[in-house]
Amino acid sequence: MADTSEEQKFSLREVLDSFRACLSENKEIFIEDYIAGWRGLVRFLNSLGSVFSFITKDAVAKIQIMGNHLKSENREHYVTFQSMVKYELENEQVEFHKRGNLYESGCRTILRLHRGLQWLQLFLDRLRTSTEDSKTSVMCSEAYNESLAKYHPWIIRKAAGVAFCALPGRPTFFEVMNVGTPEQVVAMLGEAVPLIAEVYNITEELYAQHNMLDLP
Ligand SMILES: CCCCCCCCCCCCC/C=C/[C@@H](O)[C@H](COP(=O)(O)O)NC(=O)CCCCCCCCCCCCCCC
Repeated sequence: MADTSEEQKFSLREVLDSFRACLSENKEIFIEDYIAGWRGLVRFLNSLGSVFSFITKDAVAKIQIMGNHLKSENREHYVTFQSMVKYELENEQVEFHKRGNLYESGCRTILRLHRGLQWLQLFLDRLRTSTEDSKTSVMCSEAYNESLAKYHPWIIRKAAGVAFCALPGRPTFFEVMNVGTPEQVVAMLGEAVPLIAEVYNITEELYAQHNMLDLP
């Protein structure tokens, strides 16, 4: 009998494959693969316990919004970030000043995940260069303070800080990544960090070009 829990098990390799697949030859970003990468990350966070559910809930909501765009009658425009930006701007689907009815626009939704990706890049890089006695909670909060925290109100920052203290230690963390020995994990992180940085930088540039880095 197939073991479904096994099938659903997180593997950093899988997440990495999705983020690799999301990059097209001419440096566009495929939404479907990017979202698949996020689904994998959420699975990872879920496997760490329910303290993180307020984080996964928000990520899942955003993944769902993008899933709806991918299935909508306008799906032909939601192939890459570039085609989405063009379509939503041309059709006035993006709010620049105040959050209103268009709050489910693809552009603002991806921007939230994009900021999360910066956290991931910083965190994985710390993990890659960490030593056996490094604390995951410290690495996580440092990465958070350098990225997402700037966009979050006090109450969310506080809740995030509490959740970080519940993170398992480095050995468990490495195990849950499901990659192999610590050396193999570090090697894979060495692949993951530049890849995630590339996806991040392309998105950042695209959003900067269109003055969309502060969408409400
Ligand atoms: C492994 C530890 C994971 C720690 C994750 C660090 C990120 C902490 C983020 C706290 C977010 C709290 C939830 C609420 C967020 C929203 O208010 C806020 C604004 O949304 P709105 O403009 O629609 O209102 N949303 C966001 O900023 C989006 C944040 C999405 C972050 C998701 C981070 C998931 C990280 C996945 C971890 C996987 C680790 C993998 C390691 C191999």
